[in-house]
Amino acid sequence: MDKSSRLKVALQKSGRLTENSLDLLARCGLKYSRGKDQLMCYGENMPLDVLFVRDDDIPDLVQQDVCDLGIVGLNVIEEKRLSFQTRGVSPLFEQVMVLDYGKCRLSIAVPDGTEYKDASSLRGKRIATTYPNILARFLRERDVQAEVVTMSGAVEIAPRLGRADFICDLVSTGSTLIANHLSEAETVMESQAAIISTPVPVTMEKQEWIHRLTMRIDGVQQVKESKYIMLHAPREKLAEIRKLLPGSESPTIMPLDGAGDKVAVHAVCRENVFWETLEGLKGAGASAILVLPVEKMLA
Ligand SMILES: Nc1ncnc2c1ncn2[C@@H]1O[C@H](COP(=O)(O)OP(=O)(O)OP(=O)(O)O)[C@@H](O)[C@H]1O
Ligand SMILES: O=P(O)(O)OC[C@H]1O[C@H](OP(=O)(O)OP(=O)(O)O)[C@H](O)[C@@H]1O
Ligand SMILES: [Mg+2]
Repeated sequence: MDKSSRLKVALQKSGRLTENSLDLLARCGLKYSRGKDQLMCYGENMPLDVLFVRDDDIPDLVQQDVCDLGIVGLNVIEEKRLSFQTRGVSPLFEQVMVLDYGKCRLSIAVPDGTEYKDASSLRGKRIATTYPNILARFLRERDVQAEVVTMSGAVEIAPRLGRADFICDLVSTGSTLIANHLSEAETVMESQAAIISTPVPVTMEKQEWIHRLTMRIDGVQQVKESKYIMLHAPREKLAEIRKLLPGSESPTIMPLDGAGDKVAVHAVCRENVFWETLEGLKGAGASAILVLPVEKMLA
């Protein structure tokens, strides 16, 4: 197979999305070897190579067709989209699907003790951010004039350095804000990882692999939380027990040999199964309850 027919996928080299993205590709069946500091690795069993880059560069690499696919946060995708628009370039990369990791939000945060009512509190103030285009749109939509101070990182320190009054940065648990004596005031945008694809038509062969990969990713995401539950139950308790099975479709009900009116219930639950659920099932009359992980699923 010649090199140009191999899919090129851009991933973050080292950061919040790296481990989850590599894990996702591995769960999709990709075998690869990656040396420390290696910027590219070859898929050994799929025509797919991974390039490791700064996350901010991923939309450009995909837009310019250097890579066929990229995995990056919606926050970076949106910032790039708006920056392309500002420069009069149409953003042509396409969002293929969102992924279930990298969940965070872009928020306005204020130094502890500072009053914040709504966006009007930002009027005439300086706001430090790595996302100037998203912030500018947020301010424009609320008719607020403020100064956007663009920084490439360590935004949380800007108020202490006297460079800004407020910040607009990514938050997940909020511990970085707390450590920097800041409080979250308002969400500007919710984010999570997503896959984008090149705007340039790809060969049939590549298209076929993109399709297979997205189907597998779909399957991987579905099984992550899914569990296979097996239990025994008195037939008259079936309706109550079915109600307690989290996110399950039609369960399989089988008679139990020599066990009177007891049946075996097998069901795929598409939500996590907690101890509380098992206790509820037992309370409703279920016994011999087994919960197994689901490894692969193809709808
Ligand atoms: N605390 C968080 N929890 C979950 N996801 C996050 C968190 N912080 C950031 N992210 C998501 O992960 C992406 C990468 O975050 P990271 O902090 O590793 O980026 P970075 O410092 O810009 O890295 P790079 O060196 O690649 O430019 C963010 O753009 C966002 O989508
Ligand atoms: O609300 P929290 O759970 O504290 O997460 C938020 C922090 O996470 C990200 O940075 P990261 O830790 O990835 O490192 P970076 O600043 O070097 O990019 C983000 O830029 C925030 O600083
Ligand atoms: Mg970055």
